[in-house]
Amino acid sequence: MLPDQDGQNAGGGGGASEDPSTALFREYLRLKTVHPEPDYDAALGFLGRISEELGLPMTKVEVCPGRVVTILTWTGTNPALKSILLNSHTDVVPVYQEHWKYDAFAAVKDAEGNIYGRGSQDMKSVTIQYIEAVRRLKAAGKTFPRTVHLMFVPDEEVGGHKGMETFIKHPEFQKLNVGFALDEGLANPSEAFTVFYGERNPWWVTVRCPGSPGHGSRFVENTAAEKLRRVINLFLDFRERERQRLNINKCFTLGDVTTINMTMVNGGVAYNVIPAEMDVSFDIRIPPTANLQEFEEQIKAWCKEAGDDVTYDFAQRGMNQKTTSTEDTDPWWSAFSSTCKSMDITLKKEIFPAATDSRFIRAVGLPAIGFSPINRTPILLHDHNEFLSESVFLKGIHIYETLIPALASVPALSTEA
Ligand code: MET
Ligand SMILES: [Zn+2]
Ligand SMILES: [Zn+2]
Repeated sequence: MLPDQDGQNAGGGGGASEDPSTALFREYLRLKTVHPEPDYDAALGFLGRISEELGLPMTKVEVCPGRVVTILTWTGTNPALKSILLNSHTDVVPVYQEHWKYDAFAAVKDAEGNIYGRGSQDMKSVTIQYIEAVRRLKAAGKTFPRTVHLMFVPDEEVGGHKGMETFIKHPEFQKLNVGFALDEGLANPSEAFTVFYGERNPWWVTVRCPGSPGHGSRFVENTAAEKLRRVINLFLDFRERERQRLNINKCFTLGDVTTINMTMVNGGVAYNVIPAEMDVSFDIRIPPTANLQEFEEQIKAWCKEAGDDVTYDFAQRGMNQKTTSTEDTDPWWSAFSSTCKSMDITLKKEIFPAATDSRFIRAVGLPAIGFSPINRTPILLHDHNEFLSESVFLKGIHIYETLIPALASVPALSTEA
């Protein structure tokens, strides 16, 4: 069978017979909300239509020019109670189109029912699953005590500064009266689902190595390149030690160790001019159990060891080490986990290895759980040929149809009286 490109023919179960939730998911995947210039207007138009279809009022807050946070609100029967936030980001990371089987923005469904597209796992699937679950619950005439907010934020993939990081301090966020949040997680290749109660802190650091310039034919002392080499060795030796630590400890996951990757190098003007400066950048992810002050001292010591005047600065320096309770006594976790249990879902609790907007939610003291209802699927976020099967996608809607009522019905907490 030919892959179904346009949803109009019957290939791969598309066309007239296609489940409307799948069709909506594929439509959303086709919006090019891709960096470096995401078409956020397309997403806003789409969400405006959803607001009308669901009969839910929409609030739009422009946190920075061209960066709008959208909220659809389903008011509960007891709006004084803290609300449930269903958060998702609308942007996606770029693609190397030449490495994809299909156009990364065509939302092709193949003969096996796998839907290919940038954002199919991260996290356009989750956005549509929230929407479709709420649509079905509303259509069935359900109501719940707690208000449910569906929130759609820009710029998560570039650090969240013009998105959640700024919005979380906005009076409009306060007005939402959030008690508990769900945000994205990761696929799990096995039958189990992974759930995240904390995240590693991202540190994006650039180390600057100044040195003596001169003619490229000479043995100049104190060059930038010699310092750069020492910096790279010190950082990457630590990377190797952490890699071994992860391999040796069978119960560790990526979220339990520190990763360092060298991601950019800069410097030099000509083959025969010894440069006055060379810079190297690293993406470092640090578990919430690590001592951040000590780690920064380590970076300082490495720079000192590398040579005179080697300095570092941060483009991103997460300092929040708060995690969300997964104790049985916690009412939110208890509602979440017992509802999953009732669906025979096995949960694996982990620290999120990368970063999501949950870190800003946890930083203001609110509980947040990272969960994408994706099992039996390879982890392909940010990768070539990112896909999600239609059946896993549709099952995820059912999961939220069960989770949302449970969370929105958590009885008043002692603090809410
Ligand atoms: N989600 C992206 C990542 O983890 C961007 C977050 S900002 C560190 O890399
Ligand atoms: Zn994401
Ligand atoms: Zn991502």
